[in-house]
Amino acid sequence: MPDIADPRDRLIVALDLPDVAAAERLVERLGDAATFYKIGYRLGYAGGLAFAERLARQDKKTFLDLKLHDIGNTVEEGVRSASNLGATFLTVHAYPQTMRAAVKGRGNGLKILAVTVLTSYDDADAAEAGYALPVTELVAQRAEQAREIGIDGIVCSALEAQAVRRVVGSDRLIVTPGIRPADAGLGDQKRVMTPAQARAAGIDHVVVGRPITGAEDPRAVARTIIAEMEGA
Ligand SMILES: O=c1ccn([C@@H]2O[C@H](COP(=O)(O)O)[C@@H](O)[C@H]2O)c(=O)[nH]1
Repeated sequence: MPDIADPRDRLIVALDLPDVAAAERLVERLGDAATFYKIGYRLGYAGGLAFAERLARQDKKTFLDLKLHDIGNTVEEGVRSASNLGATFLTVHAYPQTMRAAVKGRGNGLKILAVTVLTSYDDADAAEAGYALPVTELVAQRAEQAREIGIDGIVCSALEAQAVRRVVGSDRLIVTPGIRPADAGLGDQKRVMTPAQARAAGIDHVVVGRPITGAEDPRAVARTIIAEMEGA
């Protein structure tokens, strides 16, 4: 497992906010409590990529959660472009052709994470989408393929972290959304764990959005999540 010297780096705050002004306000309120930010579709399509570049220049770590999936050439060139944005992580969906293309296109130290099965999916959702395997098996199969292809890390639920670690070994990252403090609502997440449970299961980073973005005191929530993981 890669060494993470600063415990704050374990928490990735999902900036799922409507515009850059709102994201700037949250980053300001979090101050030094947070070091790592994720930009996904909502903010990304509202000026968030330029904002991510700015954050990177301010020594914040950034995670572009673009979940790329397209024909190989498009993914490869898209990853090549994204490699110039100063980000630490970029996601692609864990389809072998897509992952191979992403590995070809990555540069400038950008790490590619493969999204195995979305944490809002349970077995019934996977079956509805046409998959014959239960989620745990699908995650393990995709993690194995990601390892063989040379992907840098796996996105899965913390519920699968121990099984994924057995598949990918110690030098690949495990990054887990679907994290909820014990008193937080699940929203649309179905495969969830608390920060302490996730850390005990051997994850490298947790991704937390609404429990922080919707909090009256986001800084206090971020600090509590980090402390909870430290104590696990
Ligand atoms: O499997 C996945 C992959 C990505 N996500 C993203 O993480 C955050 C989670 O936000 P919460 O508000 O804490 O639920 C969000 O940006 C998702 O797009 C995920 O949840 N599951």
